[in-house]
Amino acid sequence: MEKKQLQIAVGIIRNAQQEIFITQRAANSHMGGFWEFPGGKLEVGETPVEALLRELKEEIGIDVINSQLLQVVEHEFPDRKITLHFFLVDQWDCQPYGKEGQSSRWLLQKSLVAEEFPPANQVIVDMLINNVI
Ligand SMILES: Nc1nc2c([nH]c(=O)n2[C@@H]2O[C@H](COP(=O)(O)OP(=O)(O)OP(=O)(O)O)[C@@H](O)[C@H]2O)c(=O)[nH]1
Ligand SMILES: [Mg+2]
Repeated sequence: MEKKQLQIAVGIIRNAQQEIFITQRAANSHMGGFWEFPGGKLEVGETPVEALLRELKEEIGIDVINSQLLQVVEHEFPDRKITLHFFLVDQWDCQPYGKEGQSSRWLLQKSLVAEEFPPANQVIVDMLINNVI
């Protein structure tokens, strides 16, 4: 059977104190229990930035005002191939919260722990920890 191919848009939401808002994936989902940057799959006909705006409204209740694409990463799992579009979000309206009941926290970017994120996030998390972005 052909592998599922998924396009994903996620937001690295960073405030003026260099803290990042992260959420925990539901136990029963793919990569359940890992921490993530909020976001999700592109719908048919959607661009990555359109999906980012929709997903961040749905999952954490914010309206993105400013974002920039940082990196596009491909990752292959045994059952799926994903392309992740990582956006830095540095301006938004409303306070982010776990709108779908997911745990969430603000964490200094240098205090992120790469192993707590899915494998496709390793490079970008390392860059955040090392202040490259
Ligand atoms: N949101 C998000 N997904 C990630 C990250 N890293 C990573 O490998 N993924 C993977 O990307 C895929 C898409 O994620 P998702 O479950 O958030 O998609 P979604 O919000 O559209 O969910 P849904 O299918 O419940 O509607 C999953 O296979 C997930 O494991 C990340 O930092 N954030
Ligand atoms: Mg999601």
